[in-house]
Amino acid sequence: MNQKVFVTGNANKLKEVRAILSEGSHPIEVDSKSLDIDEIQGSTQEVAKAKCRRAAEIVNGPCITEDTALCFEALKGLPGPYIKYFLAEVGHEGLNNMLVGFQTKNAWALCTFAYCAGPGSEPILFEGRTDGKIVPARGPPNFGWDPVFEPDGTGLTYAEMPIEQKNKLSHRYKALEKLRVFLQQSS
Ligand SMILES: O=c1nc[nH]c2c1ncn2[C@H]1C[C@H](O)[C@@H](COP(=O)(O)OP(=O)(O)OP(=O)(O)O)O1
Ligand SMILES: [Mg+2]
Repeated sequence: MNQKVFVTGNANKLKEVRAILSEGSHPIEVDSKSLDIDEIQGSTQEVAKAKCRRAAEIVNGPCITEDTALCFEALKGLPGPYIKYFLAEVGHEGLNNMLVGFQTKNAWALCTFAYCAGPGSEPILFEGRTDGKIVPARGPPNFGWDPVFEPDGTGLTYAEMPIEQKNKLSHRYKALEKLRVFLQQSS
């Protein structure tokens, strides 16, 4: 069995990561460390790499981190990696209001896992993207912006879906499938 340290301060992320990686014929177990690591400004890739480098220094060993961005087409990909702060300040309704006056409500959820072999190593990235649109909140407000993101072709927001359904089409699932292949090849 493959054991890895996933560094995150977000319990919901950890729950989904564990559920997704435990599926299939080669389950992967993750240890977790709850650290809130400073996040820089930049592209999603720059933000993801910097966070993972810092996490590897703090844990002084190999580690995995994850960054989630929510990108609005009308805003050329913003809020992107800064969604956490937008969500905290303006809430679900505010995210919808940011798109008033724009025709397109299209958006994509982008998940970037980073793996760093240890302090000083260059992180490797694994990205997953799910396209959809921003809608007025529907479903239980249990996890971040889940109620306002409706993936294409489902008619349901992430929040309205059974977790098994989200975990088969989500940005996180798609990125984890790539990370899974990498971890299996390198173990
Ligand atoms: O599937 C998701 N469905 C809905 N909301 C989500 C999802 N995944 C992340 N989120 C939220 C959490 C945070 O408000 C922001 C990402 O910020 P992000 O820095 O990546 O997460 P975080 O600071 O909570 O945890 P971490 O310690 O791993 O950085 O989007
Ligand atoms: Mg964070």
